[in-house]
Amino acid sequence: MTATTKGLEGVVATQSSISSIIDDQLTYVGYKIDDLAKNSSFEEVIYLLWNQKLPTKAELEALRADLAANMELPDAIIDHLRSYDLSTVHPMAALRTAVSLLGLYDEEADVMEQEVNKKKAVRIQAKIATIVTAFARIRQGKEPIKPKKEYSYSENFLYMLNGESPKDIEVEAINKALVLHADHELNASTFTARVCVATLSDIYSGVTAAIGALKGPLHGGANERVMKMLTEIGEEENAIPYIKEKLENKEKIMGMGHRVYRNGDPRAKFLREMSRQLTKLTGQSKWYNMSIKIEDYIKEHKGLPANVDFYSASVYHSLGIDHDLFTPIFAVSRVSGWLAHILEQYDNNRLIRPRAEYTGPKSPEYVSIDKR
Ligand SMILES: CC(=O)SCCNC(=O)CCNC(=O)[C@H](O)C(C)(C)COP(=O)(O)OP(=O)(O)OC[C@H]1O[C@@H](n2cnc3c(N)ncnc32)[C@H](O)[C@@H]1OP(=O)(O)O
Ligand SMILES: O=C([O-])CC(=O)C(=O)O
Repeated sequence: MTATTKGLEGVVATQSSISSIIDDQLTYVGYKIDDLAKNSSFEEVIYLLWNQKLPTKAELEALRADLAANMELPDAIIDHLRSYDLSTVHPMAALRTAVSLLGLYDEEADVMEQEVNKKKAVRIQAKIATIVTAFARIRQGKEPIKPKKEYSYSENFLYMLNGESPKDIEVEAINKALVLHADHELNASTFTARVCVATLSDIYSGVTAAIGALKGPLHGGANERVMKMLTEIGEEENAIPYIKEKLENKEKIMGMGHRVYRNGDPRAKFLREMSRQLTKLTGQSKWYNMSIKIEDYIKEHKGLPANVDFYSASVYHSLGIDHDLFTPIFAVSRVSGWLAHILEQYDNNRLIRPRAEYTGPKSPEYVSIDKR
């Protein structure tokens, strides 16, 4: 057996043609994230990840229409969301359960043909936005909003969340955030999805498992905690004393550090700029200024870069989004990557089953229960 590596750092666990990070550059199917963030719609990125090529105009419009047409939820899912204890249930837990439940209402959930799996991918991608927004509205005592067939994915997300036609700047911000979060090689939640479906379990199980992994604070759950931290800091002048104290207590600073990027996350600059613009627009530049101070301090004193979760917090906050919806929004984007990886895994499957190096006691003598 080969030596163990804690956290599987540096271990190459599979081959994939979906995304890669080489020399601190993120690419989707070879296309640079910088080009995609500047030019692409989220639907275009979904198409790219699922088909490994950029769509033509007609292919893009067909996917947009297909997604919009599949966004409505079965009534049973809405009723189920209403049945949760809305004062305590975290939206990520609600999302995990609702996606699992969605599988029960898909007659083809266990059909394993790849063409059928591709159709299920559209259904899941479409409905996940509706689950997040319906849950958000139901817990505010409001009715869920039905999607508009003519809207883009980002427009529908904001429309179903807020119940009004979104402004261009909001659509642009959400679209860019969805593009930037869509895929990231073999991150923890994507790996979870692949491990799950490599047993030839169904696509709903794979996505449900991935949502569970994304929820944790060391992964997607960090963005909500970044905003909690900024709120606790409150004012710019408190930022450095707060961070110093956390570091002295050996606490981690959320949104900082990354397993793969040691020199900087190529997505952070886009979110940083969006944060600057949106916080200025809402008269709340203090969130951006505070974030800059923290980023500079951590870079200088710990050598750690801001990751994708750091500036997404002040971006979503500026859009008026509840803080506990930040990680569900990450899921709405990353599900596109999970689905691409699930389809790729099915295409060339082998059970994923590594070994463990045993460190427990060796050959203890068995003592009968009455003598213990
Ligand atoms: C979308 C995403 O999932 S991006 C990541 C989101 N997660 C976060 O933002 C949570 C905060 N960050 C972290 O916990 C880590 O940086 C991770 C989980 C992202 C990466 O972890 P790893 O590659 O395992 O690094 P690891 O935790 O071993 O840290 C290495 C060293 O840097 C320190 N370090 C890493 N991140 C941080 C941080 N955010 N704050 C303070 N110190 C940190 C560790 O304490 C450790 O120090 P030590 O060697 O003195 O013990
Ligand atoms: O890749 C990782 O380890 C974390 C992740 O999902 C990302 O940065 O988008």
